[in-house]
Amino acid sequence: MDFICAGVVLVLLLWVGSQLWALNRNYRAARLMGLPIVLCPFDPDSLTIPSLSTLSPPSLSASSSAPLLPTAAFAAFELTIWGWEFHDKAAVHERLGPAFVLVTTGLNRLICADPSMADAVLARRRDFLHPDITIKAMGLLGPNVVTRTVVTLLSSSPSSSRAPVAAMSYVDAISLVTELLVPAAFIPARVLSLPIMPRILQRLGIALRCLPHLTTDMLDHERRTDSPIVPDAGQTKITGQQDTVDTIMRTLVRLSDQARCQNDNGTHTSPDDKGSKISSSVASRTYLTEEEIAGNLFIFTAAGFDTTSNTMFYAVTLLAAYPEWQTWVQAEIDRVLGTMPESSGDQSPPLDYAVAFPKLTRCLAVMTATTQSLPSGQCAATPICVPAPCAVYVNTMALHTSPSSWGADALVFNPARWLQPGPREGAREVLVAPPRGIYLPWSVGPRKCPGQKMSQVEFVSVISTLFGRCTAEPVPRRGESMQQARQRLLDLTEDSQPGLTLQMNKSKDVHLRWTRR
Ligand code: HEM
Repeated sequence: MDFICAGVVLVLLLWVGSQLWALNRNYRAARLMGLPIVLCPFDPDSLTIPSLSTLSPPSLSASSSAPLLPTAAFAAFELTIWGWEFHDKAAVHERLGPAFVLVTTGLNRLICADPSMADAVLARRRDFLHPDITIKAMGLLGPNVVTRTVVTLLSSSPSSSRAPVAAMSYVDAISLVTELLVPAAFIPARVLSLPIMPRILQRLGIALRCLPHLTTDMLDHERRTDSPIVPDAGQTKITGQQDTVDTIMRTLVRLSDQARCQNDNGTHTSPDDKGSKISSSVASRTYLTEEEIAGNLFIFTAAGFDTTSNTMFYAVTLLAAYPEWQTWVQAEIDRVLGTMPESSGDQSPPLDYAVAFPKLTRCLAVMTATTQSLPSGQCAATPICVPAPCAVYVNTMALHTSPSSWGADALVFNPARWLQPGPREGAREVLVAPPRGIYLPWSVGPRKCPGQKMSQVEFVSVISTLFGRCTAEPVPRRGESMQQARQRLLDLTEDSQPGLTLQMNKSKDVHLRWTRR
């Protein structure tokens, strides 16, 4: 018995010793950076810690009615909770400065809200790489702009026998995979589909098994027919080609097939050349393989869908909570688009994007103000790895809300701060271009979001249509005044948690009444 106890104590001592040794090594490395240091005596990336992150930061803190941790311990622990940046805004940087290092027993974390440092880090894509976990999750369906490497494909996995394709649509499947990206990337589809799994995971399993075939079927359909595809996400009309709908998929397939023909210089290659070719010819070829098309379709749909729709959801909620901003934006919509017919917008001629979009600057300012205070499109901090032992987090939430950059009212939703008078007298207001590094919802440098303009156009078109025709207000609960209902909406937006994108925890409690104008 004594022998067993001694063994347990020895193992424990060895473990504690190894942790202290790692902490000391990382501390010494952090000292070299000359930045403020916060000590965290555990590894926040270990498996047990992320599960703690399901606790909301306020429930752990000393400020809550039943605090689990004393203030000092919470201050260090808080920095390891997933999504802490959203709740903290710029507070930690007000205390510690624009950049500091969280020293852990695993990987140190450099947390940066320094505009020029953020700009420099994001400009060096080759030096600051995404962590392996991101690459694996993003490369779920094939190599793409994010991974830019060859990854193992779902479609080439022996377990992916033909799944029931009709079980769900491509967009539904992508949407589910994006929502549950971590289990999707790390738990095999056949395990997820087991009857003992929760229903949502079983559905995810089906989505994963369907996706390669849904993608292949779409590409086959694309090559077989010239007729327009059933309207779906990401469609645009090509000017001058009557009734021709061009989608990202159609463009990718067409350009890739054209380039493949030129590359092959007459030699026949089946469009179905699988991943085996990727590594051998990747340097010389100028076309995308089937897997790369599939991977890029996935990443564009996943990166573009939630981000934009989420931003719209937050913006609509904020406009319903702030009637003064709603009136402000409606004045512009009425001026630019005229009062829309009462009956049906389907009868009215389509708006000319090139004419309308540049004039709807207030609508765009609503988007910039939303992405400033609620970074609904992206995580509040972007992790990037630098050579061991350090990861860099660009704290966009803090950059967007820093009083030194934005003034004392940095946290106030104020779309007008984003507009300035035009260059000539009487010219329309133009969007403010903030100094480098302080506003990064779409990132900057070589990692900059390729969908920025598309999401802005989508946003302006949806907001101008909705608020041109209707006015939104919250539905008050029993005994609640309109003012209280508006405040409740604002509280709901603040009760959010970043996942892949920021999500309201109680989004189903947002009840709005839409009245025709
Ligand atoms: C409000 C809407 C959006 C926001 C806030 C947003 C934000 C971002 C950010 C911050 C990044 C850089 C991520 C990183 O460095 O890890 C990014 C990348 C990306 N976004 Fe968006 N995005 C939006 C909409 C879209 C749309 C509509 C599309 C597609 C049509 C899209 C496609 C992509 C792709 C493919 C990447 C990866 C680029 C690369 O790594 O080279 N995004 N986005």
